[in-house]
Amino acid sequence: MRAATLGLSHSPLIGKNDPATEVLAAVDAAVDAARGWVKKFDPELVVLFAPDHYNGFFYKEMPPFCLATGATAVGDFGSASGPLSVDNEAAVELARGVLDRGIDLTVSARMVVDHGFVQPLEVIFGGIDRIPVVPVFVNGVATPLCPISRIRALGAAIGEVAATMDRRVLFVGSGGLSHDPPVPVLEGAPPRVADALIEGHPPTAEQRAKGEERVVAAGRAYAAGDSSMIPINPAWDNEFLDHLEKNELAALDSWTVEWMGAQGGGSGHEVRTWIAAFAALAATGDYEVNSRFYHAIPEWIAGFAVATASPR
Ligand SMILES: O=C(O)/C=C/c1cccc(O)c1O
Ligand SMILES: [Fe+2]
Repeated sequence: MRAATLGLSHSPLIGKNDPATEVLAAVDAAVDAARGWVKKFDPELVVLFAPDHYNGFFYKEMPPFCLATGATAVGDFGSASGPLSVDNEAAVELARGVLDRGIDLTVSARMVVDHGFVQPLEVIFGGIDRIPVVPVFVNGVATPLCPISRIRALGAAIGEVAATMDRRVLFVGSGGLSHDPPVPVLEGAPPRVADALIEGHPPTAEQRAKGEERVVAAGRAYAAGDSSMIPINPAWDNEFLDHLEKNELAALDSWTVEWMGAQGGGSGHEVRTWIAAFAALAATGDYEVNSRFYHAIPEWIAGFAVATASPR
């Protein structure tokens, strides 16, 4: 088995509320380089760690993480909809191996996923049905959240099982670093919102469009400095990337949920997807970071990063 890891931020505002041309060009160059790097690695299987934004997972049952043996995309924010090319056999093998290693994994045979999963598949592979994939949901918004040590343990267990497979496996973490978009919060929510967060009533096309317009407007206000959202925190983001680069994943165990929320905003917990992806690679041996790009992009409501890593 050969392994590699890609960390890639997502934002539903890409193409809808873009930053200045030179920032966009720098992001494009970093993403192009990552795409080329992936092509060269030529993965036979992608294990994709991504969050959900109340499109597939609701408080009726909210696991800290969940592996999909089958998955369909809802098509939010103009992203692709329909079935993902899930490698069912690999998914079952990974799930068994992770459970055997003492991680209380939940499994979904019909996971509903959103732009958090779809965007990296579209950006890197050109679609949601182009590469065998095992989607792994990592809760990054719905508190209470588990300790980081459990995310590391999940990633490590997946890496150990993947190492027994005779395939080139790419681990992908999909998430913004610090960011605080207007994702609803259950605590203190009015009854109608609380009910939607718990039950997950599928929105009408009109309701979805309205919600998405609200996020685009929030991006505009954020970029204009006219927002109460927690600002992007480049110092925290770079500290996080430094830990990944130095293979200091265990140091992240001391990062509490409360502290991370204060430093990185309500959706800063999406860095959990990166931690899982890097822990998976670390479980296969020592690694080195080959490339690292970071830019604070308020237009996209994202501390936006791209990083690639491979065995040393
Ligand atoms: O409202 C949503 O569903 C998500 C919004 C969002 C905005 C910016 C960065 C992200 O990672 C998001 O998920
Ligand atoms: Fe997100």
